[in-house]
Amino acid sequence: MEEDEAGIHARGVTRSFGPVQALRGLDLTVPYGQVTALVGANGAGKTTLLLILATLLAPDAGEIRVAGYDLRTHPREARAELGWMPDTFGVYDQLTVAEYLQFFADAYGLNPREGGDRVLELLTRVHLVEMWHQPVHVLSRGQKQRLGLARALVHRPKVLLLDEPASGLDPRSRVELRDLVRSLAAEGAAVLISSHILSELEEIADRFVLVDQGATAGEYETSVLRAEARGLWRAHALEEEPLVEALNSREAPYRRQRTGGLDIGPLTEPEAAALLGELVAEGVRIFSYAPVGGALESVYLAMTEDRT
Ligand SMILES: Nc1ncnc2c1ncn2[C@@H]1O[C@H](COP(=O)(O)OP(=O)(O)OP(=O)(O)O)[C@@H](O)[C@H]1O
Repeated sequence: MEEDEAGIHARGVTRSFGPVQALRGLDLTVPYGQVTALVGANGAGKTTLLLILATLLAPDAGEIRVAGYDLRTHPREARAELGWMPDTFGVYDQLTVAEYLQFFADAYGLNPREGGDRVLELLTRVHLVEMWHQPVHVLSRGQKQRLGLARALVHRPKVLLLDEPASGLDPRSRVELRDLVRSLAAEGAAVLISSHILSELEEIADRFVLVDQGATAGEYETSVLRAEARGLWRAHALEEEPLVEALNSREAPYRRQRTGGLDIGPLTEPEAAALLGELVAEGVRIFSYAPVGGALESVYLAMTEDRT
């Protein structure tokens, strides 16, 4: 992909905090019109990267372009194209919901008329329009999250950075967030979203970037992951060795899961049923046997299996 075709293009990003190397040469591309998910274990470096992309933290080294602007030479221009929703953010409690958004519309230089229309449009979009005259401090955590998202969108950014946007949201709000993020990507935005809720990311993201110990460990298309996980069956037995022996004797493909159990396959449903019958007949004490649900979770666990 050409650099300027992507909303974010980062190469060789490093950042240390004293002796801790939080990022060790990380590469990332976030295309326009797609949702890219950033996944990785606690401490992998995701927040550090997002802070750097949001121009709130300087990298030690690396080349980063946001909306085509080099962050070293054109941070202001990049910032004007960037919407940033941190995982926790302060709100100005004494302001009303509408005043809060208006404040950011003014800060981004929207003219008062345009700003007023934009505030109403965004409040409608994040389902807070009935709360417009309420002071921000009365909002629930989930409502504050939605206000934070509206704030990130005020200036119609081309590039969106969302750090754990679903935390604190109830199930309905999560579905709404998912639909909203998808619609922003459909309108052309480059969206980068960091979260630990893999099953949810799977429904929202087109691509995944796995970060491990400050570097990119893999990039995956969601559709490819889904196809890979199709036909896998997760089996748990009271004693694992007889199960492993039975699978080896049949040369059936399987992969051990870090969380316990084996992923067997790919197998069709009739093949899986036949195998289960044989295993039980041979005395393997299987207590759970089901299709693998989360494609991303399965790949993520396999990728991080060797972690010490
Ligand atoms: N301001 C700081 N001072 C010192 N060390 C820091 C600082 N910020 C981050 N680190 C360290 O850098 C590493 C990466 O942290 P970071 O917060 O980026 O990880 P993360 O992937 O966002 O983790 P989590 O999923 O837990 O939020 C960690 O080892 C962390 O302790």
